[in-house]
Amino acid sequence: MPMLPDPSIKYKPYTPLNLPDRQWPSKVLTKPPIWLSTDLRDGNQALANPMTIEQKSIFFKTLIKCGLKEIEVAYPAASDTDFNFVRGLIEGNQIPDDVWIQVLTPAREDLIKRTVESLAGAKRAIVHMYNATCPCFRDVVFRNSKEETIELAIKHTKIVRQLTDEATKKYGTKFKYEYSPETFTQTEPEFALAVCEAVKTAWGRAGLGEDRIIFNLPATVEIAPPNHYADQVENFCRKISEREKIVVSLHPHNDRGQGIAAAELAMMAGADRVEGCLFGNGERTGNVDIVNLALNFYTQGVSPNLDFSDLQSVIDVVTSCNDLPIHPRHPYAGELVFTAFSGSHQDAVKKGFEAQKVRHAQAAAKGEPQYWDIPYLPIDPADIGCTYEAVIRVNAQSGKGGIAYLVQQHLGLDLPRKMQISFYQVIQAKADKEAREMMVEDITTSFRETYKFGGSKYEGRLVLKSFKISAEPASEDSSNEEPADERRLFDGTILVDGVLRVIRGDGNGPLSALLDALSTHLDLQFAIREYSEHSVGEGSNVKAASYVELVPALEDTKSTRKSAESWWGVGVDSDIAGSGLRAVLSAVNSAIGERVLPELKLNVGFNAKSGQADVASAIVHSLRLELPRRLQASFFEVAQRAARETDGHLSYSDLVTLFRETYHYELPNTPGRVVLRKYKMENVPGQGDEKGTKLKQVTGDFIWDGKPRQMVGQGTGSLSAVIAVLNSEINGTLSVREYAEHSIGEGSDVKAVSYVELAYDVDGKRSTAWGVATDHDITASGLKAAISATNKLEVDLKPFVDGH
Ligand SMILES: CC(=O)SCCNC(=O)CCNC(=O)[C@H](O)C(C)(C)COP(=O)(O)OP(=O)(O)OC[C@H]1O[C@@H](n2cnc3c(N)ncnc32)[C@H](O)[C@@H]1OP(=O)(O)O
Ligand SMILES: CC(C)C(=O)C(=O)O
Repeated sequence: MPMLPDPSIKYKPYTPLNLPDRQWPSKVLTKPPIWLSTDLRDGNQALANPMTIEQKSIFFKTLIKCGLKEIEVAYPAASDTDFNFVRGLIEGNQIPDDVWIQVLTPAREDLIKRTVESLAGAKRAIVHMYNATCPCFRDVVFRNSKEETIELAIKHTKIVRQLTDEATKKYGTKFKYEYSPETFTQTEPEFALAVCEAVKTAWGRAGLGEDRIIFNLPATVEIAPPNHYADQVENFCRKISEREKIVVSLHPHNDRGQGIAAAELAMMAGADRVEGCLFGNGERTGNVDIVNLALNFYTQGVSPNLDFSDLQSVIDVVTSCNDLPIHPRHPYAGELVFTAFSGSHQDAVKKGFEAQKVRHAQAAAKGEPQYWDIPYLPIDPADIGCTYEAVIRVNAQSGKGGIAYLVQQHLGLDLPRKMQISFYQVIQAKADKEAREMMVEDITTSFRETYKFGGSKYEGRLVLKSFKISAEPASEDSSNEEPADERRLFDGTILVDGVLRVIRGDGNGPLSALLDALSTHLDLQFAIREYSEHSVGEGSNVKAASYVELVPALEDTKSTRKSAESWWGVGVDSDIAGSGLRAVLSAVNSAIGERVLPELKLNVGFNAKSGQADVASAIVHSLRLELPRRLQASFFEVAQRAARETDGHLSYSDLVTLFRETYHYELPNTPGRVVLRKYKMENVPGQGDEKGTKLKQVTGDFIWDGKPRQMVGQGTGSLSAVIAVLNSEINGTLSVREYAEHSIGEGSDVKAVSYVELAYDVDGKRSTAWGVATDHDITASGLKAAISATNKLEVDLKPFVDGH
């Protein structure tokens, strides 16, 4: 059947109440109403499968936990389940002393008796009786006149009074009486008043405080806009006699979808109490939603006296007991209500959080309240136990702000604006292509993949393994009065397509020194257009995050700056230089794509093309030894000499063999004149140098020129203690010029490598030598390296005297 072109031939409009001096429109709600949950009665009667006693019990406990003090628990005359549930609550002593249970009964003597019977032994109870008062029901359902309708209400109110008086005598129960002229909103206002006046008189004991009689004014079916309900309620409140002895209660339904508005306006009109259900369950479109109303108060800064700080567990109980879902857009409770998909909303939310952080810090410093004021978010999700995770969700309608927000929340990175735009394009393209929502994991994974960020799984073609930044004074310019800036030298080991390479460069800062190294060794020419950094974390865990925008380095710096092409990179490191260097390599990885990079070709000797770094690269790649810079220089000379002796050519494997032989590195069966077989290192009690450094004592089992010998020495560290031992038994003096160490391998295979350069002074002459050694124990690797250097120096051992 089509909809009617003229619905007025079928539907009559409501009859407005003439209340020109209405006061409610300018009232403001400043205190919550008395709440009554009718989930277990009106909500329950609307379910296809009414709740079992077990479900009602769980629900009841949840209502108590939320802070409800008045709970309509049943229609006891309707079924054994309802009757027995009430009995169970009372007999099981499950009703807290400050909670009133309420039960509903029609105006029928037999059913009232059964209802009051169900309450035997209760401490506090509200008996709620209803009968229909509106014309349609009077005429059609009851076929009663107005007078008969009033008589019905009076007669049965008196029955309630008599039965409850008897129960009070017998059990000491404190009773309240609630009367509902059903459907109040469709009843003539003057007639509703007349019925209630008659009921008040019949009840005969309306008083103050807890003795107030409750007149519940149901909008059994919502038939008019909410202002009409408010007018009706204000009219009732003004005209009912002894207003102070009455609790005016609201019972809105939601047929026109305005139950919340109706309740709020009617509260402004003077009502004291609201009956409703959690999340708006109830007949047809439901009863008014108590959670919604309560949280509306909360967001106005008014405590609702109900606690929904763990809203999800309330949702879980209610949805399982009612066997009904909650709509994803349901106010406060729907799973999408704190979610922004669209770009401009996300941008505003992100900026809102940032601004609020600053505002709150300022307010806290001044001891002022920290107000919530975030665009599009009327309530802090955390207050009702929700996390912010769902606040921003990303699809093809989303913008950079939301994506950046998620990166910030989940990776702790505060991307610079231009990088946000750049990464947004990555996500936008993916969302569009896959036509689906981008989950947080999609975004963080794409971020890691795009910027080669976050561990070995996401490594790019270039990976920083280790580096050293050193300072070198710039050449003095005597014509310039300004002090010359220091230059920075970058010395690092990077993995290039799986091959460890040593690269080095210089510049006026660590990043430009790295760019210089990339240009020299890998023929990659880039310049930095934008750089920024911030800290991540706090205290001893604080790290630096750096962001770099690279552009191709062109001859002309103006064109470089204007380049349309650019690549962003990010790096995080506990060292700020390290984070910047990682950010540069992150951007370089994006820039090079699949471009072929120059391989390491060794060319040592005459017309040598390979420099120190290339030789060091061969060593780091084959032996994983990251030689200190001066050892690189020293070994380079060794290699050059060797190449000259072999017609100017040295193969890769020759070079590695040469290194092993030069430093006796991991060559078995090549003991020198001094061998340290075993040692014991101890702190010397009470001994220290003038700086308070604790002294160490080493006791070593040596093979000294072929003979076993135990020797003891002390020093401020293990190395100096061994040098002290050696110095006591040689002519001349050994001293440590340089010491370096690093680890190789991973997990349980990890070993320490030590590099020691010793100087030997004897007879006014000085010679130097490097020793290199590994061990699972870092002290042992240092000592072995020192002994290896000692043997290379051919020190003059004092002759061995037995018993010495
Ligand atoms: C708006 C509301 O939500 S009101 C509450 C509605 N809730 C329920 O009805 C749930 C529980 N109800 C029940 O289990 C049953 O209806 C019972 C046990 C109360 C009564 O069952 P029955 O005796 O079989 O009557 P039935 O369900 O047909 O109710 C209709 C009768 O009650 C009368 N009636 C309806 N409401 C009331 C009332 N408030 N007071 C007195 N009589 C009433 C009707 O006029 C009708 O009477 P009739 O049989 O003389 O014509
Ligand atoms: C019994 C009354 C209050 C009722 O449930 C209604 O009118 O909706």
